[in-house]
Amino acid sequence: MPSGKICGLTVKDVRFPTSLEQHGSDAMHTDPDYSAAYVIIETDSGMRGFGLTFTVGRGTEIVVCAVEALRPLVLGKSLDEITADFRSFYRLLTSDGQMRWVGPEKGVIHLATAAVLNAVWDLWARAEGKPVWKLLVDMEPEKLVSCIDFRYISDALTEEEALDILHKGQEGKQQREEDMLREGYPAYTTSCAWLGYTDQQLTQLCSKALADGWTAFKVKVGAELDDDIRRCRLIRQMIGPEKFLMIDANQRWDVGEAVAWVTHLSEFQPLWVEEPTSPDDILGHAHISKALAPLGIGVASGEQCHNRVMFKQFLQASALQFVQIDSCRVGSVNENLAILIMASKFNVPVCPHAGGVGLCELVQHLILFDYICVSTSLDKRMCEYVDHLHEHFKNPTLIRNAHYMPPVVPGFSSEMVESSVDKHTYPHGEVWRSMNQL
Ligand SMILES: C[C@H](O)[C@@H](O)[C@@H](O)[C@H](O)C(=O)O
Ligand SMILES: [Mg+2]
Repeated sequence: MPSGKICGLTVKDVRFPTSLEQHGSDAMHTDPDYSAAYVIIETDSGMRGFGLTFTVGRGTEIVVCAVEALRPLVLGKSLDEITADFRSFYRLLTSDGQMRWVGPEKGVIHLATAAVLNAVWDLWARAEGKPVWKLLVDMEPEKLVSCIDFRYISDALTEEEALDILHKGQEGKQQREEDMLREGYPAYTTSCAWLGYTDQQLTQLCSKALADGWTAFKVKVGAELDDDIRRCRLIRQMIGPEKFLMIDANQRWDVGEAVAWVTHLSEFQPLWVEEPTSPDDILGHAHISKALAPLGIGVASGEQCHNRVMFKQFLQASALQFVQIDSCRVGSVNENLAILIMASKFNVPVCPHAGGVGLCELVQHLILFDYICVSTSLDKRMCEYVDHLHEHFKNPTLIRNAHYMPPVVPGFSSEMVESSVDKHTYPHGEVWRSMNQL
């Protein structure tokens, strides 16, 4: 079907009161209401694309404003025009002469870019009748590279190098695609050990997760050392010495404090410590990485890493050992392609971030593509999974034996259930109206 011109873009402020039960809580976000700026684009030929960016509670209204500000750049464009030269469209959104001052390519405006571009990728995949991961897998390396803006990264990754990596990734891809369709992509769970959960909840959720076949578990840390020791001990005792345990401090510490704190927790043998300090402190992460290497603990980061430029520097500085891409923080598939290919060049495994609403749905497409066409390896690789709010998506993730099973429905798995959106729209949706009356 001809896709037509984009003639409408609506954005909704959708919030879920997850803080009531402490789902998603960590050392810095103690009361997160998982939320999304949810974008629907429409074409004059009657097609629709759905995109979102993840955010938390009150911040959502600012992201919604930023999406509105991008609307004039999108209206009137046709999908064919955009995809014929996606790099230029990406630049149009990120380099607008009056808008870039509020970024560039960082913070709220970049979250808005992510939401809009995610909707465009959803539209493209629907027009092609494929899920996004398959659209990418079937795409020629030249076409993939034409979606990437190499400005600011060509000193670390040239277009030719990217092409070369992608060409190498074509070899054996058929087999890897079959492997994924059969086995799925390995996942780990964060849902057992949010910071606000009691020890009793931890125990219950962990034993259920073990029974369901999970083999890797992330624990929130960073508020009180004694609590961390007790909680890590509890989980390590339950999962035994072989399974993976990861710890996540959500930026709570200074650099020196991070090294000291994690040293205290090293007896529990975490595979990585995530976001030990400010997400902007590349050299700080490099220092922590170096200090923790002898303990066999890696550093992971990325969920609040602004853009490909910062990922470049993290990689150049050997500042992290696990790259955590996020489907909604940077400029959608376009910028994540750049990050995946850079990670491959620097030989650092990608273990995506997915702790939020919709993040699992979207990022599974990217990591499937990474395995099939870029990294070609599962070594030290797994994708985060959180077991919250999937019921609000038309095509929720499918987990089988702790693996993400590849989505089959065309698009980015980003479309939400209409009644869920209505109920959770802030502040007039039923859920919020009834809470405000309490
Ligand atoms: C506020 C959120 O739940 C975060 O705690 C979450 O994204 C987390 O950092 C994660 O790694 O999943
Ligand atoms: Mg995290």
